[in-house]
Amino acid sequence: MDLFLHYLRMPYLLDGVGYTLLITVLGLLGGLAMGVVLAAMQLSRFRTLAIVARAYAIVFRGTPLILQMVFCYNALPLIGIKLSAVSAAGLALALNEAPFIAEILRANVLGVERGQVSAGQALGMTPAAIMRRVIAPQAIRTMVPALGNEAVSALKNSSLASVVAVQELTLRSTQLASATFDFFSIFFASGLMYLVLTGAIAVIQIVVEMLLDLDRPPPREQLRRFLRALMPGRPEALPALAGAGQGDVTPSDVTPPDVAHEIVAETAVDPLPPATAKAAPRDPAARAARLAGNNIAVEVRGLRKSYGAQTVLDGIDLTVRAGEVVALLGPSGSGKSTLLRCINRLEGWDDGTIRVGGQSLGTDENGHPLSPRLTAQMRASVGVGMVFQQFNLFGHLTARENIAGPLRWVQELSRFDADRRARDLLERIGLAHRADALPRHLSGGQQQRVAIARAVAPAPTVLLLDEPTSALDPELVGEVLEVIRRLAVEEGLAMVISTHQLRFAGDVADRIVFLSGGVIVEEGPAERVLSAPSHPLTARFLSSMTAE
Ligand SMILES: Nc1ncnc2c1ncn2[C@@H]1O[C@H](COP(=O)(O)OP(=O)(O)OP(=O)(O)O)[C@@H](O)[C@H]1O
Repeated sequence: MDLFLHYLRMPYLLDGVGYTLLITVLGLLGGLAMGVVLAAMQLSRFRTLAIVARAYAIVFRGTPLILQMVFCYNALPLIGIKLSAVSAAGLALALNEAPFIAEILRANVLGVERGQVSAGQALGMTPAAIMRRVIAPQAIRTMVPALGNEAVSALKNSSLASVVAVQELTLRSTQLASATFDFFSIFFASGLMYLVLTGAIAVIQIVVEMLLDLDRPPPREQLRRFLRALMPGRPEALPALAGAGQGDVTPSDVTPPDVAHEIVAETAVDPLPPATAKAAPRDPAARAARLAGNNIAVEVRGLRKSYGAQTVLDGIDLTVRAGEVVALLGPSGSGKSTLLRCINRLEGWDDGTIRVGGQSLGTDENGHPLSPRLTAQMRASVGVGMVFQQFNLFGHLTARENIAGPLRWVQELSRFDADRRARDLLERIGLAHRADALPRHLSGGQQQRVAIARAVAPAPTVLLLDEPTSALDPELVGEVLEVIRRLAVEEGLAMVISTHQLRFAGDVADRIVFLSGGVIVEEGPAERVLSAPSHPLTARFLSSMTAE
């Protein structure tokens, strides 16, 4: 025992720990830097870059680290690069770690819901802003456990540096054991040193995970969870809810906090505040005459789009004037969503033109395609907003930040002004008390109300809504439709809304456009199309919808 304690304190071995740590840190930092570059190359639009990155991964994942260390130390001098043993080992470890870290980064970037990327694009965010504000913050949270594993593996792999005579812990332990023949005490001591180092990595990982936890509880609760995480075998006591950061959650003895949040959110009654002014009774004829004099907000001419051999839109012509509400009706697969995505340039198309606010989104005046960054800026300056079927709120941001964030990043409002606008909108949609709730703690109806508020926050002139209620339980549909009416219809936005809500369409739409098989088979004033459709396909669709 005395010998074991003696070796634990021995400066010769402790110096070895220093070298082990140095090589590990060099390998991890270098691997992280190269991994970011490799992941970016693999995710890039340029195929050649992706192929180069893939080839790198094949070579460096497919050959033993020990050979790479020997190569860096012995072969690089032949081309004039002479490195010390520590630098050569650090470089080899970095080269070896890079493709593994790149895969972790890539997988976690791709793991962020694509819908959130579409929402960011629709809000006018550039690809860099989407990466920085939406993808990276979520990907970093999910990649911490895998990076922790990688750090432990790099630490253990650093022992291979002994092959180029780096005086790290394993080499010094074997040297000492060969000299003293006290194998047991020495290897036991060095094994314990490795355990302390890997334990430190595990502790760092737990702390980082806790710091990045979006549902971060108060400090005392955090300490409880931290201690519990260190003792994985212990039966879990349910953590207390008090002060968990969600004031309107009822504490429960039996329900874990996350689940409790969701249950409460789903069952919470959040009535909309009373409407400020009663909408004037509609006079369709007078309104149609007034709208006819307005500028054209959206103009689609001869739009054709295919996915492979399937033609999805086949010669669409559509004009929407400022302030006009157009409802797109049609059976599933008729091309409604694709049309809306094309109008907002979230999709390209094969033939035809689309102008929004007189501008062709995504192309310059000569018809040449613009970069994604310039397209995003154009989208923001034209003023076109979009609401999606699946809400697509940014999962790591609160309801308030979902609205205020894009106002700061795209419209460049000050934090104060953006927050004020967000709070005002949340008030109007009856969710002021849920301003600090994350999307996953809101019901579907509440999420969609926030998504609508986010889309109208920058005061767009055109709003596109892609089946905004079809992912909702029936009892939540009414409140969302009411929010659309108050925030968009009564504000006089030009709107194209794809919906299956016939009564709502009849209520708010000036015109109904019926699509089938990628073709507009009928369009006309809402009242006329709904009460006396002229095309048999429209009639059949309407009667099937009414029967439901
Ligand atoms: N990314 C894609 N790749 C291949 N095919 C697609 C893609 N997106 C849509 N489609 C196809 O295009 C057709 C039109 O789809 P779209 O979503 O526009 O219809 P929709 O009228 O909005 O339907 P729904 O009411 O069910 O949402 C469908 O047949 C669909 O399978």
